[in-house]
Amino acid sequence: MNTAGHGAAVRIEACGKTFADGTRALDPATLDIARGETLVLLGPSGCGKTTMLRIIAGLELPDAGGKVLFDGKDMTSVPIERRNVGMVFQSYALFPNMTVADNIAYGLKVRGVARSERTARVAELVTLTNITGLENRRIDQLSGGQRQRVALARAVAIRPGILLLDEPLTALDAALRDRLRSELNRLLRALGITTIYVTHDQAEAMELGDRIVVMRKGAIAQIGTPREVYFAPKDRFVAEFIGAANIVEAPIQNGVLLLPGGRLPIDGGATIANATVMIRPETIRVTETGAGAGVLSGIVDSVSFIGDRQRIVVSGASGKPLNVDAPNTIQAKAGDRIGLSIAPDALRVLPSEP
Ligand SMILES: Nc1ncnc2c1ncn2[C@@H]1O[C@H](COP(=O)(O)OP(=O)(O)OP(=O)(O)O)[C@@H](O)[C@H]1O
Repeated sequence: MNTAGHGAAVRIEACGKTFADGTRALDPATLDIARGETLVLLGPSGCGKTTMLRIIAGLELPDAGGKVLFDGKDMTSVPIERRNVGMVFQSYALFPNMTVADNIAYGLKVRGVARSERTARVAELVTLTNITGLENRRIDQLSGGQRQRVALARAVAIRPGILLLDEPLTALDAALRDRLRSELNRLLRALGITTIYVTHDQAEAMELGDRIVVMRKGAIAQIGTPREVYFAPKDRFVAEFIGAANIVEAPIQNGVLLLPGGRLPIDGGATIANATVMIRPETIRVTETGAGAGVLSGIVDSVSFIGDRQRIVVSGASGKPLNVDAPNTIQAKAGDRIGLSIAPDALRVLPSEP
């Protein structure tokens, strides 16, 4: 089966959603998703991710004025069964009494695909999703991870132009979730289907997304590659939602950030009376104290060993405790005075918020 690169391009145009009870789930949003791209909708519970996905699927109509286009064609009032989309939800929605093979082949059978081709496609998908040997088991004889693999195989069996995934890994335990996440990544790349993936888990979003749409309260807060939203968040909400962030407030004078523990050169020569600056914990380096300009001095509050690194909390450096992720080889203990250096481009000025 030629599975490579047959996705559709998706455009949602001014799609908002107000439910019958008056709940505004989504502000009008416009978004383009390229053919073959994996776009992740990321945000806290209730921010409108699922609503956006359901509008793309055809399970929900956008408010008047909104449009959904697949490859330029207006699909807004086309029902889900004629949109050629594959869907996988958090709960599996498989047929519990049918075998794995019959579940995977279900959509093909409904579409009248001949038995020999069904068998061939099931065989291929079973290999691709790592469930070889389970073909004749019933769904209720499978583990959660195996069920989710079957759900994926079933969703892509019909060769959809668009794959819609709503928190497909959330119900699984942490170790399995990590493993399936990498498998899913490989599978999505191999299939080349346009994929829209809903999650509230930033690690999942980072690993799987070509681009991430960060959502907040029914609105798009930022769209960008994982690197862009991580290193150049548009505002404090995005900075804190994507990974750990130190947010410090301090004046910048002629391109130097003035902190209680020292002065740090910062990219851009601006002067800002009260700047909000983001610093990722892993961009802070522990150095000798008093090593000169560009070094902050502080006192170690606590050290937590995390295995591959350690989290050192330092007070006195920035006006509030600073989280530092340091290599696990560095010796530091509570009460020690330490120096911290931060590269100018690791200090990120965020817009001030009221
Ligand atoms: N049928 C409905 N009627 C009224 N309000 C709804 C309906 N469906 C969703 N909502 C509300 O719309 C908002 C957005 O819901 P949505 O399910 O899109 O959020 P989400 O980001 O997917 O959240 P979660 O991660 O919790 O699933 C929420 O406030 C929700 O309560």
